[in-house]
Amino acid sequence: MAAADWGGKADHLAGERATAQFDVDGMKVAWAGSRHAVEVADRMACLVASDPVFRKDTRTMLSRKELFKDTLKKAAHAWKRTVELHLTEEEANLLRLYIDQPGYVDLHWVMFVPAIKGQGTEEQQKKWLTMAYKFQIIGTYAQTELGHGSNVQGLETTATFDPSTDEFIMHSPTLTSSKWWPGGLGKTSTHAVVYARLITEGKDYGIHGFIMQLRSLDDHSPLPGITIGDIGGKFGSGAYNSMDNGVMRLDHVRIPRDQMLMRLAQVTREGKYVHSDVPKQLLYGTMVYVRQTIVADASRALSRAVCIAVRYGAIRKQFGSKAGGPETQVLNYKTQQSRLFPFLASAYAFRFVGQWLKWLYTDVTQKLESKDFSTLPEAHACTAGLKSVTTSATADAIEECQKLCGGHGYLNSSGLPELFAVNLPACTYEGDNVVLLLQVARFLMKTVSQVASGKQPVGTTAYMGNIQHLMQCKSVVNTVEDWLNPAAIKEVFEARALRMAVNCAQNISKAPSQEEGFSELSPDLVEAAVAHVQLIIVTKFIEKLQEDILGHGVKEQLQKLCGIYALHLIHKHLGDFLSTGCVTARQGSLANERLGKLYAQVRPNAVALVDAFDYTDHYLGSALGRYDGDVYSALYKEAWKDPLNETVVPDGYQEHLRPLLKQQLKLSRL
Ligand SMILES: CCCCCCCCCC/C=C\CCCCC/C=C/C(=O)SCCNC(=O)CCNC(=O)[C@H](O)C(C)(C)COP(=O)(O)OP(=O)(O)OC[C@H]1O[C@@H](n2cnc3c(N)ncnc32)[C@H](O)[C@@H]1OP(=O)(O)O
Ligand SMILES: Cc1cc2nc3c(=O)[nH]c(=O)nc-3n(C[C@H](O)[C@H](O)[C@H](O)COP(=O)(O)OP(=O)(O)OC[C@H]3O[C@@H](n4cnc5c(N)ncnc54)[C@H](O)[C@@H]3O)c2cc1C
Repeated sequence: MAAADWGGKADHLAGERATAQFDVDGMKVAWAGSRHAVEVADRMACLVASDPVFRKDTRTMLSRKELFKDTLKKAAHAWKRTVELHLTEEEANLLRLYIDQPGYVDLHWVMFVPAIKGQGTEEQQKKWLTMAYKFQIIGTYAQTELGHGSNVQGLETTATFDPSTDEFIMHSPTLTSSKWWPGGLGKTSTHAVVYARLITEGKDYGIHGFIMQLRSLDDHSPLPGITIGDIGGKFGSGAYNSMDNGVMRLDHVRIPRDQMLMRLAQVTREGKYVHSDVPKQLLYGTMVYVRQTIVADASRALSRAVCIAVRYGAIRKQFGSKAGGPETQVLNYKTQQSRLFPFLASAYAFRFVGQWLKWLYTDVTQKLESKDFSTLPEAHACTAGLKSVTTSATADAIEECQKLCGGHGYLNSSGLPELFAVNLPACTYEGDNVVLLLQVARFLMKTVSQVASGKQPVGTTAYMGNIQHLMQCKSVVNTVEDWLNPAAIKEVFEARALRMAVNCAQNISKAPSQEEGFSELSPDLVEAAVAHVQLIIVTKFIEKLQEDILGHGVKEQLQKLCGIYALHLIHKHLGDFLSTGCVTARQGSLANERLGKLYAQVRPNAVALVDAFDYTDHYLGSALGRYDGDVYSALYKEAWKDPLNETVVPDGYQEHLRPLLKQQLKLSRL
């Protein structure tokens, strides 16, 4: 039976949109960053949605092989369209994003190319990037090994210089040194930036990057000495299984000396190791770059989940009044609002902090080019911390959005299981989130000790310079309305972050050694790092509100969302705020009261606030999140696409079901 024949007319969202108290177009601009950004994104999203090659509605039903082939087809078609339409870099990136299928091209553009740009000499860039930009070669980033991921200095692959031939010998000496995880390595990449221990003149100089050709450019077979394959299926149907994450072993593979990436350090013809006068941490530069892009990905993934849950919550009705009145939209339940609206606010908060982080990254890169390395530690701490906090919150929120959609959220056709499975590994890749928070904590401990010795901190730690005030201040909040004051909010977040960091520093100083203290205190340090990162997000949201924001009611809605973001954190982490003496129990309950009022104010605007994300139905990929709200017809239609429904009587009936039924029937007649 076709969905249209089903009888009942589907509900829709027009009534919800009519209650919006702001200009949705204006909000689209605030979200996207500029009118131009809205326009390009719209164009690219429509290009993808209208092209049958980019269909993805049956993706979760494909076998791994079919899915992989489909990914190759989409990537090739995307490249063809990019060339035919002369797309700019910005347009081509958006095209890839809206295709919404992880694949080797992500690694090629997001890691291989940036690694060569950041670590290659001008000559090396000219040679390799020219080919990479034209897709004459496909590259990946091969750092992680079977035995080590987080501990980069523990990698085992060796690159031993042989002066007699002017070559490096690339080798995997142990099973645990097998490269393991790189995306696109398994079946696609022709080249990789491989990280290995550089050994020359008998000395180990630690980890460096090398460009290696992996496969023949004629028939794609692995080059001699290279064993290579896919590492196997991953969590969820569809999802990240479109990516051929790979394993690779190297057996004394020779590469020319000039394939060592030599911007940061060189090996001369004679085998002398020479280090440039730049910090060795620049070797990690590609990770800083990618972590920054992952923050933007997190806000996008979170906003998709929220868009689905809000629209569906406005359509879904459960229970009516006792008098037999109409049923209630589940979005009207206060519990639904208190679970969902903090995610809506977080999506906006992460979006704005992501835009700021992009600016920070550009600023640091320009400074590095003029040999000013002073802001590198802060850039590392900000990218590591924000990547960690935003991806963890996003993965948790997508899972919760599934629950917010009840049973239907568990269906693949809701789009949520795949969204969760694709974004969950962001908590691990590009640095495990806890490991990264410990890096932030290290930076904070250094800053606290510098403040103690009279140095004025700058940038995102400038607040620590206000130590006299922040260590003893009491929040000025006395009424529910006082929690509308951004300065009052900022002060309690600053005081909480500083007091947690100082507590950790004091406790570490009591330990027998700094290292032992850091290790013992690491759970507290992670919490202090989270407090610092949440302060950055709150601060950047408040600063965003000080900009010129056009459109009727747009700023007012963002002020409410900023309030929700900050106050829900106070509610969630009340233990921190109370134990550090930043707020009293009464102020905590006033914050909660304010939060309830903000939820009620956001409710009539909720659907319009997710419309402002400007996602096509194709990109959302959800029967529950459709723009027109025709949820039940869509669910019904999607069900029939399942391969199980290709036949009325299932395969296996004759072999397994019929004999069982017959036998049981026979037994019952005995
Ligand atoms: C539905 C489908 C949707 C599809 C959408 C498609 C859209 C496309 C968008 C795609 C976007 C993204 C795609 C992403 C794909 C991701 C693929 C994944 C790739 C990877 O995972 S690559 C491997 C990444 N690996 C890691 O991150 C390892 C983590 N470990 C480390 O970073 C380090 O080892 C360490 C930092 C944990 C520790 O390093 P170590 O050398 O031991 O150093 P320390 O002693 O701790 O520190 C030394 C000093 O160096 C400083 N430091 C450390 N790191 C950095 C850095 N990155 N930058 C600057 N400085 C750094 C550290 O602070 C110390 O300084 P100090 O001595 O204290 O002054
Ligand atoms: C989908 C996906 C794609 C990937 N793509 C690539 C790629 O393209 N290229 C590439 O090179 N790599 C890639 N990786 C690998 C990824 O970068 C690593 O998995 C990541 O860096 C984490 O390292 P690990 O797996 O060794 O975790 P481990 O370090 O083994 O972590 C295991 C546990 O130990 C904890 N832990 C580890 N060290 C510490 C510490 N010092 N203190 C406290 N706790 C600690 C962690 O918090 C975690 O809970 C990918 C991974 C995934 C999942």
